[in-house]
Amino acid sequence: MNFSRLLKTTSALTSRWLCSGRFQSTSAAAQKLVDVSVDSKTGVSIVSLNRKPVNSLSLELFKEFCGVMDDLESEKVRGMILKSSCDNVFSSGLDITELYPHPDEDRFHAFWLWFQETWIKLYGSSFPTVAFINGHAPAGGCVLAISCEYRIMLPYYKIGLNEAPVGIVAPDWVVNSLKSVLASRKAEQLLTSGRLLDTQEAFDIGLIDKIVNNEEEALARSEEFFSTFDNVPKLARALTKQQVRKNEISKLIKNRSNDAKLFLNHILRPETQKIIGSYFKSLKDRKK
Ligand SMILES: CCCCC/C=C\CCC/C=C/CC(=O)SCCNC(=O)CCNC(=O)[C@H](O)C(C)(C)COP(=O)(O)OP(=O)(O)OC[C@H]1O[C@@H](n2cnc3c(N)ncnc32)[C@H](O)[C@@H]1OP(=O)(O)O
Repeated sequence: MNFSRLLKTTSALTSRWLCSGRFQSTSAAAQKLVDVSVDSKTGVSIVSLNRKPVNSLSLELFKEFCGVMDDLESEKVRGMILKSSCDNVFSSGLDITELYPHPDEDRFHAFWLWFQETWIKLYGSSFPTVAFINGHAPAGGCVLAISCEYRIMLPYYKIGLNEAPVGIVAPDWVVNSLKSVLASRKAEQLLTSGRLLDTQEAFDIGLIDKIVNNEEEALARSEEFFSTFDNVPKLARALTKQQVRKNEISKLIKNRSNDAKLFLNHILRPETQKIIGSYFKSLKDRKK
C-alpha cells in the first residue's frame, strides 16, 4: 500500500472511534480552540492554539486541530506556523484532567486515539511546518514542537519531555520523533532525566533551531525556512518528507488500538493514578 493511502487508512476499530460523534464539545461553536489566519505577505498559515489559560491538550482540542490540518492539506498551503495564543505557554501538555482522577475508559480511549491522530497529521503533513514556541512547552507541548520540521523559540522558556519523573513512560512514536531531532544519546538523556531545558540549552543541544526575541523575528526566520523550498516541486518535497518519516507513522497506524489499550492500562493503575494525583496537587499548591 502506498504511503498516502496508508495515511488515510486506519483500523475499523479506530475509525469507529474517530468518526463517532461522541465526546462532542457542547461549546465547540462558542469557543474556537484552534485559530487559523494567513500571513498576507507570505501566504503561510498561522495556526494558534487557543485553549486558555495554558493550552492543555484535551480531546476536543485534538479533534479541532485535526480538522484544521485536513483543511490545510486540501488547500495545499505553502507552509504552517504553529504557535500559542496563551501568555507564556506554548502548550502545557496533555490535559491532566483527561488522565486523573480515574478517567472514563471510553473517553480516555478516544482521547488517546485523537492524540495519535494529531501526531500522525502533524508529523506526516505534506506541507512544511514550523513550531514558533512562544512559551513553555513541557511534555505533550514538546511533542507538538518536535513533530514540526523546524523550531523557533523565544528566550527564557522551558521545553522537554518531563514524563519519567511523574511515572509516565513515553510511547515509541514519541521517543522516535525525538530521535528524529536529536542524536539517540541526547534523546535518551533528555527522556530518562525528564529535565526541562531552557531556551539556550535547547538550542545548544539542537532541540530547537533558532532563538528569536519577538514574533516579528519569528515570522522572518520562518520565511527563511519556507523559502528554502521555493525552487523544489511541492509534490517531490512532500513525498521525500514522507519517505523519511513513513516507518514511524506506519508502525503507529498498524498498532493504534494496542497503543491506546497499553496507555489506558497504565493510566488506570492505582500507582500511576497516585503519582499523577500528587503531581497535579503540587501544581495547584504552587500558587498557594
Ligand atoms: C499519560 C500516560 C501515558 C504515557 C504517555 C507518555 C508520554 C507521551 C508523551 C506525551 C505525553 C505527555 C504527558 C503529559 O503531557 S502530562 C502533562 C504534563 N505537563 C506538565 O507537567 C506541565 C504542567 N504545568 C506547568 O508546569 C505550568 O502550568 C506551566 C505550563 C509552566 C505554566 O505555568 P503558569 O503560567 O504559572 O500557569 P499555572 O501553573 O498557574 O497553570 C494555570 C492553570 O492551569 C492548570 N494546568 C497547568 N498545566 C495543566 C495540564 N497539563 N493539565 C491540566 N491543567 C493544567 C494549573 O493547575 C492551573 O490551574 P488553577 O488555575 O486551577 O490552579
